[in-house]
Amino acid sequence: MNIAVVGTGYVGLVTGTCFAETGNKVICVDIDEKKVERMKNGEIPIFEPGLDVLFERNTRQGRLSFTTKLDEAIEDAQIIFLALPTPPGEDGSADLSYILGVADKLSFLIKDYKVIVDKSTVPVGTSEKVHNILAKHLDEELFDVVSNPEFLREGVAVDDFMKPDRVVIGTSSSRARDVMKQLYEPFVRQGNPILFMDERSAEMTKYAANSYLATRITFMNEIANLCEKLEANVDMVRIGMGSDSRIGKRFLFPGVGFGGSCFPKDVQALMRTATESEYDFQILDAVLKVNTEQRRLLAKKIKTHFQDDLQGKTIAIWGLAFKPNTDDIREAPAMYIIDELLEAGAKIKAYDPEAMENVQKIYGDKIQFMDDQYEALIGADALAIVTEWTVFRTPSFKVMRELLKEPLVFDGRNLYDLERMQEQGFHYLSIGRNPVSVATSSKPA
Ligand SMILES: NC(=O)c1ccc[n+]([C@@H]2O[C@H](COP(=O)([O-])OP(=O)(O)OC[C@H]3O[C@@H](n4cnc5c(N)ncnc54)[C@H](O)[C@@H]3O)[C@@H](O)[C@H]2O)c1
Ligand SMILES: O=c1ccn([C@@H]2O[C@H](COP(=O)(O)OP(=O)(O)O[C@H]3O[C@H](CO)[C@@H](O)[C@H](O)[C@H]3O)[C@@H](O)[C@H]2O)c(=O)[nH]1
Repeated sequence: MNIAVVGTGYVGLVTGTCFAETGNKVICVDIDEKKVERMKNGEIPIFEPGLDVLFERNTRQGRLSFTTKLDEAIEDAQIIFLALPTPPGEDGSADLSYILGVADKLSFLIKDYKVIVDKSTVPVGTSEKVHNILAKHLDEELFDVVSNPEFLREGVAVDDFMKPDRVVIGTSSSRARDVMKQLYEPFVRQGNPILFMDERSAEMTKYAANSYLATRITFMNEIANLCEKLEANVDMVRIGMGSDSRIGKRFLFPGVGFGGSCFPKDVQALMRTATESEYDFQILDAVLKVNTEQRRLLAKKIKTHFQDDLQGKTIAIWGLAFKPNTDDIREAPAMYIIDELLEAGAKIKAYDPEAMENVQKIYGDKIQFMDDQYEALIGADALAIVTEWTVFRTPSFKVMRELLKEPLVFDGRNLYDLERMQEQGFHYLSIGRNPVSVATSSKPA
């Protein structure tokens, strides 16, 4: 099939590349000229594991190409995917201006039947809005609008896209349904379903899934906070709970609060939708409040340890991206922690395997960026671990002890075993577990 993908961000580029990989001819279009130029030159503008191999193969074999021209991209396309931003507006509702703006342009460009697919996360009722804009200048026989929300996670986006747990297709048109079924069949060979439903339910499914996952994490963060007070170990509790097949083991990890470009914005947007429908969605209100506090937790622990006096103190930070295996720093907890520490007078030496360039664009020389995780520890008063990159999981504790002024670690991701940290002579504070406290004189050789 011939496909156009409008918007080449984390979703659009992965979507376009994966559709090309299954044999379709894909043209990706973006208004960002520099980005398009880079992609034309074979450069991938984001860090997403596994994307490079597919990108290289499909561009080389002519199934994947890039342009800034919407008319050129859609001319021969049977399907047009909208993978455009839907950022939060001032009141928290999803800003639909990108989607509706492109729909308006399409209404002047479409000449033969096309399926317009909304891949962005959009509030219930958006497909009707898109339909109405298109219908202003187009015969209704010439298009169908489909809601096809995307559930990929950054860092494992290619795998999630190629082997989805399910594909959700919202459409009331049998013609569009057949086109979408044909397109997605290669992706659901392992028996996972394509779920057909109406457009509104498809739009709601996306917000319900993200808001539920954000709630689940928040619930665990509160359990962890209570564990700390009760001297219980949240890791044990998590495994004990997760072994119940009704609960399941995944997505129960407490930490520094959820971040990223989706959960915070989508929970807000669903709340806004609820308010507009005169429904008071109380759980989500609590989720956002708890998450705001949880994001501060590590900074609060650090401040408490130093009796609120961080003047002249240097804190090393391991991990800046909102999660491992991405360079994305949108709503990353590390930014909130760094802001609070800077405000309290601390100096920051930061290291992240992929996200430093993006963070530097925001902070400039307000913080120091180090080439190596150990370099960040030289002369630091403490280490704070914010993102659970694999490379931080089995460090040399000996080198860490030697480089830090004191063997003091604040771990927002519970990477290390408590007994191990005790043996290694660290003062170690993590999430939902007892603090490990060791007199510095008992440091192992
Ligand atoms: N990032 C994720 O993990 C993820 C997963 C599922 C769903 N979503 C949803 O998908 C949508 C896109 O998210 P993203 O993270 O890929 O966004 P992004 O910001 O990474 O990318 C959006 C792209 O659209 C381009 N763009 C903006 N206006 C345009 C226009 N008029 N014409 C062509 N291109 C234009 C931008 O230049 C940018 O490259 C959002 O609704 C998001 O909520 C995101
Ligand atoms: O047990 C967990 C799992 C995740 N997180 C945090 O939750 C946030 C989101 O993580 P994750 O869901 O892995 O990343 P995203 O790429 O934001 O993916 C979410 O948001 C996407 C955009 O809508 C959806 O497509 C995905 O299905 C949904 O998982 C991050 O800050 C994680 O650190 C935790 O704190 N504990």
